[in-house]
Amino acid sequence: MRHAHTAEQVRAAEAALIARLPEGTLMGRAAAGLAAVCAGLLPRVYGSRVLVLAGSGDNGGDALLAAARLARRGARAEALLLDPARAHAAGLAALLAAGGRTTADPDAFTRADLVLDGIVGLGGRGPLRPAAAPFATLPRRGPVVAVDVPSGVDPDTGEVAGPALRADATVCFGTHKPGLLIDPGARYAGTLHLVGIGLDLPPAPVEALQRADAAALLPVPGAESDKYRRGVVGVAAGSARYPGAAVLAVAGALYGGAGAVRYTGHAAAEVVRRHPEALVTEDGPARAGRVQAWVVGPGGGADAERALREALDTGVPVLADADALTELARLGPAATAGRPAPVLLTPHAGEAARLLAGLGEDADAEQVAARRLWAARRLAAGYGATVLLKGSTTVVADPDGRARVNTTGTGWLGTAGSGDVLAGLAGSLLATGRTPLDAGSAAAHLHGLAGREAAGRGGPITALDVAAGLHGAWAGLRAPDGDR
Ligand SMILES: NC(=O)C1=CN([C@@H]2O[C@H](COP(=O)(O)OP(=O)(O)OC[C@H]3O[C@@H](n4cnc5c(N)ncnc54)[C@H](O)[C@@H]3O)[C@@H](O)[C@H]2O)[C@@H](O)CC1
Ligand SMILES: [K+]
Repeated sequence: MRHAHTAEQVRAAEAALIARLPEGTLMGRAAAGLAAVCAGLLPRVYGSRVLVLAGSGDNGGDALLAAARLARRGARAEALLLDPARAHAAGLAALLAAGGRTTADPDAFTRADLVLDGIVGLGGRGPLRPAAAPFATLPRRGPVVAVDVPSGVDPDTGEVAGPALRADATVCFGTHKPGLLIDPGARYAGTLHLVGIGLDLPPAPVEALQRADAAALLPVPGAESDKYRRGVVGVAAGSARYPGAAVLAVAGALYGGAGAVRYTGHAAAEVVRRHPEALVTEDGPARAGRVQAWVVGPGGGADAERALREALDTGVPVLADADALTELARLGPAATAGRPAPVLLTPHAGEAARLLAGLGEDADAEQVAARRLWAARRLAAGYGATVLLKGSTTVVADPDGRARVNTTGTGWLGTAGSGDVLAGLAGSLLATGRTPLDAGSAAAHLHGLAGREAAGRGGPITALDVAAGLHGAWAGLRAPDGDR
């Protein structure tokens, strides 16, 4: 599991540790790790031009100390101090002692073989200040390495409020920060390197499943299993007007680990033609027979209102997507909050904006995309439901505030019907008894892998390609390391 902690949590852990260690120990560890990553990025350290953009805090201090280490190995290190009077004294002294120097020439940025962004880290708030902002757009020759966080990216949320420094690599200390994993911030971070500094941290509020974590969440039938014990997932989707969404949601559901898929709706004929293994009725969730979870909404059109109402009236977990979310936005949070069985909502940014309006929050789709973690958490708390917010970074948030971020996605998944497959897949995992957080995050992980697999080296894919890739993605996750 990749763990991400907030600036406040890191500071608390740091304070506890600093009290026990000689002064400068933690920064020394951070700088050593940082310098090692930089050395690895340079063809050779000796003779390379290294520029430090140094702000006034400890982030600048880390960068200056790392540059001092590189200078001792023969790098030509320079520091551009953004606020010379407040520069980190010990860091600057170390750099000068190692033969480095200061510069006020902004062209040093473009000449450098490697730039260390030590402008701001955990103490950064808001966009880069005017003295630093021009570096966001200047041409560069070598890699930019962000110290702890790319400056201008909010470490706790990934929000980017203005100019920010795009990094090729980020070296973070002690733990990941949510802003490194969540777009738009994640797009500024480049490759992530974690340097351990010995912090004793509380449980992480934000996590990202890694391969082994996702594999461990996949249900595997035991010797005693039969289709009912593996779980039956109900899918109320599609309509006479949108039969395709039903076909795609059922396709996803068939690959989610449930033993059987029960379909209800007005696209039964199309569903059976495409998926003869599905059990079909036209009667709606109330009379469709026993299931362990319901998926409602994809392509549901006018049927979605009744399907949502009937599904919520059952005692099993419900996943609401697409038209069911539009309906839920109209009904407001009273429809889900306090329901004894869990609810998983799977909006894209536009649907999330509508659901937020139901909570009295005014944010359009673009604002939701810019503030994903906030939007997912606000919806989860407001609707008393787990919320899987789809997009360039998919975020799954529980009402208790915990969140998971999916890192397997690809832009090629932004294709019509891909969300229907995801809804069926996540609903199927819910039917196997996974919690909504586990079902949602495992589904997003698999869906991303299937999308990548289908896209190959890059090229358009269809939702059916994604569904077809799920078997391979699942098998690949379960294969011992190295099989793929
Ligand atoms: N907390 C920890 O456990 C550790 C922290 N370390 C380093 O310390 C950093 C945090 O240091 P600080 O708390 O001194 O804070 P920062 O160095 O992140 O920022 C401090 C200063 O930057 C200014 N600032 C804030 N927002 C700005 C903006 N948008 N543009 C320009 N300037 C801005 C503020 O005036 C503030 O004084 C971490 O990111 C990390 O690099 C490491 O040395 C190791 C351990
Ligand atoms: K930084």
